[in-house]
Amino acid sequence: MTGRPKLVLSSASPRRLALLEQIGLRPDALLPASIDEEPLRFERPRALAERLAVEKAQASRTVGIQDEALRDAFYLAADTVVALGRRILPKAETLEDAEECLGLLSGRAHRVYTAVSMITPSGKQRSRVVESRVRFKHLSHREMESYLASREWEGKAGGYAIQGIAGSFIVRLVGSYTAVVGLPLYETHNLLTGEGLQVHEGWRNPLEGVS
Ligand SMILES: Cc1cn([C@H]2C[C@H](O)[C@@H](COP(=O)(O)OP(=O)(O)OP(=O)(O)O)O2)c(=O)[nH]c1=O
Repeated sequence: MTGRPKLVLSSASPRRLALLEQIGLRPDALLPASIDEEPLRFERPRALAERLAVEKAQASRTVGIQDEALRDAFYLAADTVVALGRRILPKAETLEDAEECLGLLSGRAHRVYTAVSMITPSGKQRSRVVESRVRFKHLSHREMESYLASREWEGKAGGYAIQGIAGSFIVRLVGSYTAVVGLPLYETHNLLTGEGLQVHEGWRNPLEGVS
């Protein structure tokens, strides 16, 4: 391998890209993986998140290594699953999905499992799963209607995005905020730098100096 190792983000999520860049890790390429995300029969939420993150990284690398420039890269993927006990909530695609999720989450605590999986240039795969516990306030009919109208739930696990309007629904969070948004930064940083990937030199946080 010559030069600085490259980093491929195996994701189409703009939130994952923004989180990675927030800590000075700028991917050299984005190579989202398209895999079947349907849970297996009786699959637990934590196991599902891990399996999907592992599969996304592998699928992305299978495509990436065909390109000379990305052959010796690190591949990084993640998956977020929202669960009530063993019940896995859908990634909301329709208004009905989102309505069902909000109804289930209102006034209750749930768990968010985000798995991050990395494959090193030599082909070693390492993964971590981060569990967070999130408590929602009780949502009135009006609040639900207005949130549904915002469409911020679209494509989000459990039908909400903590980084948006739904941030005001959260009574308590125990775990990792960045994991709930989609990429646990502590674990991601440790996985990558632990295998020798350097944080971008000369990188400056754009929020530096903003108080
Ligand atoms: C709970 C929650 C989820 N989400 C998002 C994170 C993920 O993008 C999405 C769950 O779907 P995922 O299947 O984890 O990811 P994705 O399909 O959006 O992106 P990719 O597989 O290409 O990486 O829900 C939020 O943005 N905020 C939240 O508060």
